[in-house]
Amino acid sequence: MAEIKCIGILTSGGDAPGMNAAIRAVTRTAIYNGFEVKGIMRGYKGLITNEIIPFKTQNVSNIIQQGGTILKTARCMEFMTPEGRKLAYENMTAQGIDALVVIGGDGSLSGARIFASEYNFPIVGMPGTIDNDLFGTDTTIGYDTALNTIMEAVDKIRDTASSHERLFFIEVMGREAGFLALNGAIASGAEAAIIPEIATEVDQLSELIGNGFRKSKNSSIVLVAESELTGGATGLAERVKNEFPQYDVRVTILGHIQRGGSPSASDRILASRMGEASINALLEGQRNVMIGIQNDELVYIPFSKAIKNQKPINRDLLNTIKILSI
Ligand SMILES: Nc1ncnc2c1ncn2[C@@H]1O[C@H](COP(=O)(O)OP(=O)(O)OP(=O)(O)O)[C@@H](O)[C@H]1O
Ligand SMILES: O=P(O)(O)OC[C@H]1O[C@](O)(CO)[C@@H](O)[C@@H]1O
Ligand SMILES: [Mg+2]
Repeated sequence: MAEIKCIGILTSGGDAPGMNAAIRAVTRTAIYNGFEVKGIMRGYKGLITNEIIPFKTQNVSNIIQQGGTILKTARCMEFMTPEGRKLAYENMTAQGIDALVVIGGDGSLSGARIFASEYNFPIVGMPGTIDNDLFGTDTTIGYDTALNTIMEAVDKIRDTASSHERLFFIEVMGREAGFLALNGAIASGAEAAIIPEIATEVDQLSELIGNGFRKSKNSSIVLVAESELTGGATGLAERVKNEFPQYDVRVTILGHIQRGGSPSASDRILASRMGEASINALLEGQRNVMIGIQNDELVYIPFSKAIKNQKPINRDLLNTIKILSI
């Protein structure tokens, strides 16, 4: 295997708080170990358009506390084609990059996997997404901060929900995964979470209302994971208006507020540890793995496993919400 001298780093897919802490950790660990570092702008798009800049330790000063990503990010359709990836490979090698660290979600790591196998190129991935939908890691970079943002928003909505004695459906992100809804509901003391993972098994709305979810309360907060499977907050509110008109129902869609903000301590620590681990992985000769964390231990997960397996959700937590909201 050719010796690695220069490492390229990029962020891809939706931004996530903690990506900057990850960029900082990768850059500094690489430089500490004698590598050259190049920052690739706008994810895979920057490989295709050749927006690649040398990175020194100063390039990553004063960013650990910043949300977003200083490298910018993008969803790049051209990289989904063999022609786009060929151009990316040619630019990257012309720039002297001989290994890549990719920070992003399941899509970004799917791209990394294909790229690595097409060109026999060393890539290490880091799970950077608020969705927490990567298998093999207990959490992803950005998830904890997004959960905290959700919790703070729901705390505020609860004030008005209880004053007006209303039923609120609050829609949170997560793509096709219910982690943000489920744990956001526990953290904010919501009465229920409606998640895609069980949407085809039970009618969660009927079950909730049928169980008399309002025995002791005049207002309720239900967190809904965005997904066609749940119907989203708007779909559920429509159903309530038709099927249970006794409730005064309102909808809040939290939206992109969930992706912003200064990363929590937990995300900064996770990103810093994973960033260091990504360079250690390359030094150890690891290729085409995602850095994961399991029971506070850093682990290497082959891309194929991280992407292909659906990360299981802890269904017991639904019962926890039910018990704690009587
Ligand atoms: N099958 C694929 N082949 C090649 N590239 C891909 C593939 N899937 C995704 N990508 C690349 O990764 C980019 C990001 O993917 P995606 O939009 O799914 O976000 P993500 O990485 O899952 O992050 P998040 O879900 O947090 O937004 C895509 O725009 C594309 O450039
Ligand atoms: O910002 P965009 O491109 O609209 O993407 C929104 C999606 O990205 C995420 O925020 C991160 O994957 C999802 O939760 C959401 O569905
Ligand atoms: Mg994704």
